[in-house]
Amino acid sequence: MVQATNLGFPRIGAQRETKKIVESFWAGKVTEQAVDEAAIKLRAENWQLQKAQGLTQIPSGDFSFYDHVLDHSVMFNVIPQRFRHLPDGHERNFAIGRGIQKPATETQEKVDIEAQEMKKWFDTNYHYIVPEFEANQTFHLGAQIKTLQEFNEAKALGIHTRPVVLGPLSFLLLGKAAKNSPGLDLITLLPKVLPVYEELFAKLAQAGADWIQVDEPILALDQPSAVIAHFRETYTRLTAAAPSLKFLIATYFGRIDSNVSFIKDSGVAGLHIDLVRAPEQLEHVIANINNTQVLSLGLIDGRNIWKTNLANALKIAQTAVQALGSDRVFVAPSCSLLHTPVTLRFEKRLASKSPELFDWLAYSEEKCKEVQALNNGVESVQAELADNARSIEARRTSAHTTNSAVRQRLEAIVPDQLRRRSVFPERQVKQHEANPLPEFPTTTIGSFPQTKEIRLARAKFTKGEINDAAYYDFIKQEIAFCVQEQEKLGIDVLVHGEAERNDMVAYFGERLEGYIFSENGWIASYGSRCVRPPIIFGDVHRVKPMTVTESVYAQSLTKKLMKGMLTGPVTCLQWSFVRDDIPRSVVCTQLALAIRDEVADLEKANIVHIQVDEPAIREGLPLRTVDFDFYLQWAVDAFLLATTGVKDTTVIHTHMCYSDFQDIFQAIIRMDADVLTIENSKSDMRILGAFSTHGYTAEIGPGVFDIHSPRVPSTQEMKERADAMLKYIPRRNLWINPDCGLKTRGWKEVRESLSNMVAVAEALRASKA
Ligand code: MET
Ligand SMILES: [Zn+2]
Repeated sequence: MVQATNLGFPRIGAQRETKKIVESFWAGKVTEQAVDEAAIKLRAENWQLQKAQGLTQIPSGDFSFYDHVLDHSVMFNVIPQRFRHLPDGHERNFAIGRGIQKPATETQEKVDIEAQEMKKWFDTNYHYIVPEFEANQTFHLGAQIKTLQEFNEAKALGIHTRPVVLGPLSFLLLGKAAKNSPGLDLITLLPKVLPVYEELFAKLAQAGADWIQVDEPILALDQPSAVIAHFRETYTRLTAAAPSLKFLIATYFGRIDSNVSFIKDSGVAGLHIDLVRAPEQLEHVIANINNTQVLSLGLIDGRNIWKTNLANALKIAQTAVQALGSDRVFVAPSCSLLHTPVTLRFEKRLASKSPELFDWLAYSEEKCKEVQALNNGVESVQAELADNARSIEARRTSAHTTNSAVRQRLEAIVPDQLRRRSVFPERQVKQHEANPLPEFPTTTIGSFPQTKEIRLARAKFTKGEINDAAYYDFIKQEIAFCVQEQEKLGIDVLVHGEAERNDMVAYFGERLEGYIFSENGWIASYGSRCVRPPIIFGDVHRVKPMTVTESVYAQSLTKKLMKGMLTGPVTCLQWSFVRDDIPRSVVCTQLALAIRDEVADLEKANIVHIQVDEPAIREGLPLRTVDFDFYLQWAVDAFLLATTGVKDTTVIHTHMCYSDFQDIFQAIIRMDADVLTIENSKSDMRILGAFSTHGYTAEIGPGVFDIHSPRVPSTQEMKERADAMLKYIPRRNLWINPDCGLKTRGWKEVRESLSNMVAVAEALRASKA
């Protein structure tokens, strides 16, 4: 019998219960006990729900208040020195995730501990807390063994679960050396961590577990053969130590490729592979497991919101069943459903207003149902399949997903549309002539504080409590205020402040055709923070200008240059749920054409500096280096298509943040922007050296201060940073700006920081080259 399984269920709750209780706890409104009770209730509901959908192997240990990697570190007692004096419990765990600051009291000194680093989880928009290991790291299980507790909790409810554990190689290699242990080779910790895994597995076996899921997502990345040798030894040892347990190694987000080589003789009972991202790998994997091992087929997309084409999935499942026999096949989502919203039950507005589209969707709850339907399908129960086929066909043939004008325009794209008229050095001369700026021009990245008043006005507008005219008047006032403030500060290239934007992608999505918005499509992003990505369901196109009114109004208030502000096509793509019926590159090109039109309209309206933000370009990079070029080709082409339709004198800016630029220098150069502003205040200056060695010659504004912190940087520290930048960047190319937008900050600190920043530029100008 094929098993219907799942790798992980969202932990946020259908009504974001986890976020709410955790944030109440942070605010001191509820006790630790209340937090635990809420979690127990939610876990029970999640297990019951999965059971009700017919799953036969349900995960446990997949819950988390903050991040599952953080939980895993804590379970193994990998707690950085600076947190160790805090008492064991939620407060300490949250402190590791978000840092802790408390003013001094009569009885206690002040507390100020920096959080552990947060990083993007592979190519998703989920962030994990990077484990910090020390050279003399010890590992041991504490009194609270989360995975065991949750297994027992489910058992008490009569639900036999499959505990999920992050595997030792991924745990170590996704981590980093602590500051006090520079150069630590993480793999040398393996002999120390394995006994603790053995102990954990023995306890799970004793509690009655049979299958356990050991996540090793790093198997989807390029790995040197030495690491694969460690995999072989590790799993041979762990499985021998726990003979009653059946190990399922779970990989996801990409293909396992040659990393599969250790599986055969490793003693593991099964392997999970992602057949949504990498359907082509089935045959290769079947050929590389032994004749008792189970193959878990990731056939339901765990990272998107569309219904699965069950007939197609069934064909793949049947191929596997033919090769392996039904006892050796599991069906499952491609990865943990952590990356998909919880349930469609609360999407009332979509259900009533867009029933056609609503019928195409499946969130986590519905995806569990699909797993079961697929399972039934393999067992020749066809009932749900017919219904699914109808829905898939309706989507395929819908008149609403295709727009022939858009398709024709895409067909007609010619290489000239991806090129500026002149090369950068010529443009630079013309630009400086047409619109002179002082040396070291100062600017900001776009957004200014999103105050309570702004959010309130927007909420009222959305609820219909104030009309269009009143809301727009309010926005105009905000723009005027923001322009005035920048003039007072003496900034050179101004922005309108983005008061009208709730979110840099949603704002454009709401103004483009081809997008819809969910009410409850939340997914975890980091900590308690959830995001609700807009949904691209059809051909994207622009019906009318989206930002011109605001930019033109802002320009009318000042003699200084006003920078137009747009979100780039790649970022719109990355931060949306994207239709899966045409290639992502095509969707991206459609977005690029829409932005191109907007750029043209801004230029026509005499906006001569235009910024097209691409903060997400790096995160779209594939997991395997051989796939980089293909992605970068279409992603950079999309940026070029969006930005190159302008005159030589129009200055195109782009902005990137959250990035390791290492892998993408060539791509950044090919983007051919005139000015690049990047997050830099926390990075090593050597990265700037790398920009010039790789041949970057255009203007650049590496951020001189960190906008994530309310701290006001002094002129001196920023000047030191700028001086260091001048070692790598010629004077005429250096801009002075913050790391990113200021929307999460308050006006007081923004004024002070920017005033100090302007002083830096003045000091630089005074010092002759
Ligand atoms: C995440 S990048 C943000 C860029 C945007 N223009 C802003 O300032 O908010
Ligand atoms: Zn940014």
